[in-house]
Amino acid sequence: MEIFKYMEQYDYEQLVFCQDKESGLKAIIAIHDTTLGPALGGTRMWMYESEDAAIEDALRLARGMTYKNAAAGLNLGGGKAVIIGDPRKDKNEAMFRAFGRFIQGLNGRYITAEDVGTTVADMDIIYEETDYVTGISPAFGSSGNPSPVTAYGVYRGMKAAAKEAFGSDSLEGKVIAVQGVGNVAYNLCRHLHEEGAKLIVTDINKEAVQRVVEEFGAQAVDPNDIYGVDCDIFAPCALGGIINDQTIPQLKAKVIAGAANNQLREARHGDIIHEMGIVYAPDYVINAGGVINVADELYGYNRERAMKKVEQIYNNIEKVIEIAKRDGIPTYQAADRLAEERIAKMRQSRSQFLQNGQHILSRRRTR
Ligand SMILES: NC(=O)C1=CN([C@@H]2O[C@H](COP(=O)(O)OP(=O)(O)OC[C@H]3O[C@@H](n4cnc5c(N)ncnc54)[C@H](O)[C@@H]3O)[C@@H](O)[C@H]2O)C=CC1
Ligand SMILES: CC(C)CC(=O)C(=O)O
Repeated sequence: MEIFKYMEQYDYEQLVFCQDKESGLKAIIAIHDTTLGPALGGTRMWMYESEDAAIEDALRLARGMTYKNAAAGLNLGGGKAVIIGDPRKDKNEAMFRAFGRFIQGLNGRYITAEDVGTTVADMDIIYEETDYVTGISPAFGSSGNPSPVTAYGVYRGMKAAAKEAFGSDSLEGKVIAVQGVGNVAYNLCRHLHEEGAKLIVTDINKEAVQRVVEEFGAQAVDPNDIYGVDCDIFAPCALGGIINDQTIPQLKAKVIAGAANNQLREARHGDIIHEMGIVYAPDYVINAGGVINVADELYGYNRERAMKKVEQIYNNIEKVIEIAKRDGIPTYQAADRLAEERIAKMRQSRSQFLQNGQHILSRRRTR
C-alpha cells in the first residue's frame, strides 16, 4: 500500500503506529481531519489478515468519523484506531495501558471510545493513562457502553427511511433482515420487536443468533442467505463493504438501514442501489448515536441531553433524503454534501481560533 499517496488522495492529517513488545500491542491510530475539533472515534480490535488490511481499515473508518461527526452536528473531527489481535484471546491490561499512553502522547488530537472488539472495561483501563477516552463506566460519571444508544439511533433513522419508502414510519408488520446480531443489533432487534416487526437474522456467532431467536421470535438464516431473503428492510449490522457487486443483485429490500460502518464497498455501489429505487440511509448518519452519546461526556455527561440529540437522527435522515431529492443525487452523496458543507464553513472561520477544539477538552471533568 502506498500510504502517503492514499493519505494525500483523501487528505488525511496523521497516521500513528504504536508498538509495545511486552504487552503485544500493535495499534494504528488514524486522524483524518480536525477542522471541527479533536478527532473522536472508537478503537477496533480485530484479527486482520495483513498489516495493509489493518491500515486501510483504520484510514477508512477515520474518514467515516469525520463525516459522521460533521453530519451529526458535533464539533469534533474524525479519527479511529485499530488494535491488531483477537479480542477473545489477546487482550491484557498492559496492552490497553500502553495504548492509553500512546493516546496521551497525542495530547488531545485523538479521543477514543469503543468499537467492535473493545469494551467499557477496556476503556476504563485506558482511562488510567489518559483523559482522552470516552465510553468509560457510569461509575466515573460517564456514558458507558455506546451500543444501546447507537441501536436507538438506528431505529429512529430506520423509521425515517421507512416513511420515505412506504409512506408511513410504522415498522409494525415489516419484515426486517438483520445481518450481525452483536452489541448494537441485539438492542436494535429489541426496539423492532417491540414495534411489531418480523425479524430475520443471521450471525457467524450461533449463541448471538439463539438469543434473538428466543427473546424476539426471530427467524434465523445462514450468513450467506441474508442478502436474498424476502424482506422490506435490510439492516447491515456486522462489518463493512457488504453492499457490493455480489450482494446487490440478491437484495429484495426497499430500504437499507443498519449500524455497520462503511457499508458501501465502493461509492458506485451507492449509485447502483439508488438506481434500483432502494432508500439507503447513509451509514454514518444513521449510526451516529454512539458517538453523539460519548461526545456528551466532553461537556459533563447528561443522558437526557444526549438522547435528545440521538432522537434527531430521524430528522437527519429526513434531511439527507430531502437534499438527495432536491439535487437529484443518491443519499450517500447527499450525506457527504451535508458534512462537507459544514466542514468547509468552519474551515473558513478557523483562523479565529487559536487552539483547534481545545476549548471542548478544557470543559471536561477533572479527576
Ligand atoms: N457499537 C457502537 O456503538 C457502534 C457500532 N458501529 C458499527 O456497527 C457494527 C456492529 O457493531 P457492534 O454491534 O458494536 O459489534 P459486535 O462485534 O458486537 O457485533 C457484530 C456482530 O457481527 C457478527 N458478524 C461478523 N461477521 C459477520 C458475517 N460475515 N455475517 C454475519 N455476522 C457477522 C459478529 O459475530 C458479531 O456478533 C460495526 O460495523 C461497528 O463499527 C457503528 C457505530 C457505533
Ligand atoms: C462507537 C462510537 C463511540 C464511535 C465510533 O467509533 C463509531 O461511531 O463508529
